[in-house]
Amino acid sequence: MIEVRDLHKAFGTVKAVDGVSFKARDGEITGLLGPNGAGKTTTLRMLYTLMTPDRGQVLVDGIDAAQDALAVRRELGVLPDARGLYKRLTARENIDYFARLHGLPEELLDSRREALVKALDMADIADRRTEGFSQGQRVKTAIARALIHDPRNVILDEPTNGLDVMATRGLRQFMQHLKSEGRCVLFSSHIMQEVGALCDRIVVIANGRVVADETPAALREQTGEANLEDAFVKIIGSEEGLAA
Ligand SMILES: Nc1ncnc2c1ncn2[C@@H]1O[C@H](COP(=O)(O)OP(=O)(O)OP(=O)(O)O)[C@@H](O)[C@H]1O
Repeated sequence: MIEVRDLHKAFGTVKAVDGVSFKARDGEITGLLGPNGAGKTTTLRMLYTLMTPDRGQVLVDGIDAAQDALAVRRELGVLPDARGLYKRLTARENIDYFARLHGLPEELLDSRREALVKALDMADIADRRTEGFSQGQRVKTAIARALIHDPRNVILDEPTNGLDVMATRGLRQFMQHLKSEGRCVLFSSHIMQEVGALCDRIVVIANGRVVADETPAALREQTGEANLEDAFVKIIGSEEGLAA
């Protein structure tokens, strides 16, 4: 479970995150939805301890990120906005390198890695150097790498960005699989259709603030709009920066 309490982060005069609070629960997919520049990436970066908040608290499985960032990182699997693979290493070697950084026992490595290679349908690319990988191949490798230490909480920053229809479908199924294993899955997106189809709960962010935190059905009901896209536009007050 991930809990965020009253997070703030400013860059000069830009209030990127301006009092964000929400919970992402185990066994659920929570979507952070907002237009371009809403503060999604900045919020996620504070969650996975890459950035220190000006104010506010991040709790992962009850551990305070400000008190014990290392313990929080152990509980998290993160697909960051910059996917950053080692291009001279193969996909398998990239995964193994992270496993060793996490101190995963060698006897567990093979079975854990191969389970991810299978679940992400990446057997055909696993022994290729990642240099020259397509966007979808890069995302798969980065996700496998992020999950090798079997974290209970998974954070994905715009995971389907740049993926084609088939790769997007595969990734959505994989996220459902993570949920069925009881994990807490939190991802950001500005694609309404995606969030509506996948999420148990939607946290809508605009101008660094949470403007809605509901189930998709409740959002439709609250706004009186049958269509989720219309509901979002009503909540945010503008269509700018949202993709259908
Ligand atoms: N390192 C930084 N320095 C200065 N401004 C920043 C920095 N990071 C983010 N910002 C600003 O903070 C605001 C929120 O940005 P953020 O990247 O969190 O938005 P986002 O919701 O992830 O947007 P997108 O969907 O476009 O990725 C924006 O106005 C952005 O320009």
